[in-house]
Amino acid sequence: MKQKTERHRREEHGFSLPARLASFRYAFNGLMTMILEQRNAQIHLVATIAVLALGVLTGLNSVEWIMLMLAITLVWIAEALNTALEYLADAAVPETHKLVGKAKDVAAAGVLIAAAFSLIIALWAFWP
Ligand SMILES: Nc1ncnc2c1ncn2[C@@H]1O[C@H](COP(=O)(O)OP(=O)(O)OP(=O)(O)O)[C@@H](O)[C@H]1O
Repeated sequence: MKQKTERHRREEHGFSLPARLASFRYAFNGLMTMILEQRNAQIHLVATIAVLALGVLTGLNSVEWIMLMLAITLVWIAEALNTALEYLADAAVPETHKLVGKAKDVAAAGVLIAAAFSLIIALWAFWP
């Protein structure tokens, strides 16, 4: 019992490699959930692969690669937060609620902003 208490204390207050590895696994599970369940994430995945392939084929320079990677990362972060908010909202308020609708729309706006930025960066990077 004492040992269990000590383990919990370490996991809460100190560094624990198994706990850190478990956190990575949870995050990876979240990524897989998003890709398997969200149509928008599937579109992002296809777009990401297409853009990376085009980047390799056209031979982008370092600055173009960095900007492109930044844009891709922003879209994935925005989509992950949007998806998390949708799951939480649906769990907390299963029925229709005006504020839930607003919250989902604002979260979706975050994805839209990131996607618009990505489009601008892609046009800039791939423009002949
Ligand atoms: N519980 C709710 N109450 C009020 N309005 C809602 C609710 N759920 C969704 N809506 C409205 O419907 C819109 C679409 O919601 P939904 O959860 O289907 O998001 P989506 O991004 O279109 O779906 P998906 O992520 O599955 O493609 C929301 O942006 C919001 O305006």
